[in-house]
Amino acid sequence: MSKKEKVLDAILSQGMLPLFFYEDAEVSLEIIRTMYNAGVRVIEYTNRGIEALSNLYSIKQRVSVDMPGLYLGIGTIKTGLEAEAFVDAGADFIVSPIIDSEVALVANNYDLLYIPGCMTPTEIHVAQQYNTRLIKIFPANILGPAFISSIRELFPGQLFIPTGGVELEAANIAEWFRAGVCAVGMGSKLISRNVLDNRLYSQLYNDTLKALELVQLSK
Ligand SMILES: O=C[C@H](O)COP(=O)(O)O
Repeated sequence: MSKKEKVLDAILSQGMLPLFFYEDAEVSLEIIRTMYNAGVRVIEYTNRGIEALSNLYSIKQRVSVDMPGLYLGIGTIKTGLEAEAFVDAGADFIVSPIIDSEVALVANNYDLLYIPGCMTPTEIHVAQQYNTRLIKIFPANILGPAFISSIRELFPGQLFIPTGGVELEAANIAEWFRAGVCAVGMGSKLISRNVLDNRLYSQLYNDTLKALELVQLSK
């Protein structure tokens, strides 16, 4: 199985993709370790600050030693140059808030999973031209689960992961899965600024267990 397939499998079986960025690399590593200890095996670190590239590089070195079986991707990638830099730094997969042909090309060259962001049926159609297996529906809370129910018959077999505003709540997660998604992206509702700034690792551990459980119940 290629790495691309293994990452996709990991996201599908986990049913949720945690995502975050934090300026401090050591805190970022501890956040990742906390989620790993709760059972998470695939995480998206986001390109939301100037430290993102060096952080990803140093975190990846430690993950390779301390956290076997963890896939660490990079999100908020909008250009081919960014994609190249983060793949060089060790990113296992690439996520975008948009669909970009240069990013798709880089992912293809390295045979890595690319998860582009789409908000309209036309964008989904464009993403499919790049053989995209999994599409991020973004911003998910603006579109809502009804968007997925309305368009999924137009794109048979296409996998969707709504991201943006997904709540750590049984009803919200269940509604997304009922609409037909295969996983949900979870950022600030799981890894809040408060958790990051105040190093609330045990809260994050418990919330991660809760998120994993809610997703399994909803699948
Ligand atoms: O692309 C990622 C989203 O901005 C995450 O949104 P969220 O923090 O509401 O989960």
